[in-house]
Amino acid sequence: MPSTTALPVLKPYVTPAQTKDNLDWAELEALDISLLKQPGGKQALANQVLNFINNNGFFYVKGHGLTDEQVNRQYAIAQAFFDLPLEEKEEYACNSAAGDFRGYKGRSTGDLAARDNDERYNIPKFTPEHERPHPQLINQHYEEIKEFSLHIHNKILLPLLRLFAYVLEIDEEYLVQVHRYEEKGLEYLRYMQYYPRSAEEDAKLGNLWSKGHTDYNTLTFLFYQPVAGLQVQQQDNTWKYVKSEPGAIIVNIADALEYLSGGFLKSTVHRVVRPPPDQADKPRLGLIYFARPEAAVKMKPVRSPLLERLGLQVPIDNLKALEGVTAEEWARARIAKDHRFRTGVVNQQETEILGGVHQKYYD
Ligand SMILES: O=C(O)CCC(=O)C(=O)O
Ligand SMILES: [Fe+2]
Repeated sequence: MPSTTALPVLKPYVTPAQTKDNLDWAELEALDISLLKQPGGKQALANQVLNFINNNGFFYVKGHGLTDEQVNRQYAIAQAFFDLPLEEKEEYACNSAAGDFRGYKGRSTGDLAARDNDERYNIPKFTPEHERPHPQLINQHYEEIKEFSLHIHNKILLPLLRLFAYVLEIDEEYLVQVHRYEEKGLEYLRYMQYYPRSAEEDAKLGNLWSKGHTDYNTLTFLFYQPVAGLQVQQQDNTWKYVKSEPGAIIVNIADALEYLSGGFLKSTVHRVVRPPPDQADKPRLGLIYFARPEAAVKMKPVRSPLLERLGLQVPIDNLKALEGVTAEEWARARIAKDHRFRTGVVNQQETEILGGVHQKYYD
């Protein structure tokens, strides 16, 4: 019999309890993507998308095929990763100064601590482009992390992109063709951990754990995390909490998809605030997948019969200015900009990302 090397046992991840606070939750639609396999399912989902997508780029995905057990295993690996000694994590530091988020990002310290209070480990696509050293803990769970990531790309991202293309009345493979897994591109799975601060410290920072922003990728997938804090900006500029529901993934549309879809799919502003009192005293883990277009894809709005009928086809100035910019250039510019603020190279958030194009929002 072949010898089997037993993996070290991971400390089980204990899912935190939902808050008892009565928060002002956003009303979000849930897309059950298992319906795509049933007759009439695609049209039913497309009708649902058409009803909400022009107001709000946040929604739930259900029927995605990942079990709670698989999600909790990823949280257990994330938890074990953040428990590693700081020196070990720092050996895998990302080069965010150059706009490259692969690997570890630590917390800022000293006077800069207020600007950045979370740790991240970004695990890129499992392709030759991204072969790189990882801590032993990650290597030991490599196949499991790969399977989880590939499921998100192939079984969740691609069906959603086909659905959106169907809604836009364009070739159903149009968006899929610019998200080929084997091609170059900085898509990644992120383990994330925020650290609690005292109520006094948080109050000085407006109770913000992460300032209002849009994401710069295609779609962001946020796995079940009942520690409340994520908020989405409404059309009237007010904020509502996004409730994490067991078994559901929270999905948000990000910049690249807004540009590719001619502004129809809205990259939606969100932030993270100090959790309610019954949840504020513990670290908050995050398990997030950031899907991205291939590196060389230009942010050129698609021509869509739907947008033409709606009179939305003419790109707004912002979209026009980005036509020659690749998805990779946009993401790198935003990552490097965040790096400069976080590390104190500049003391004001720079709002211009690339020649003449400004970030939509930042508070
Ligand atoms: O932690 C969260 O719930 C959201 C994180 C987020 O917005 C981000 O990392 O871009
Ligand atoms: Fe975000």
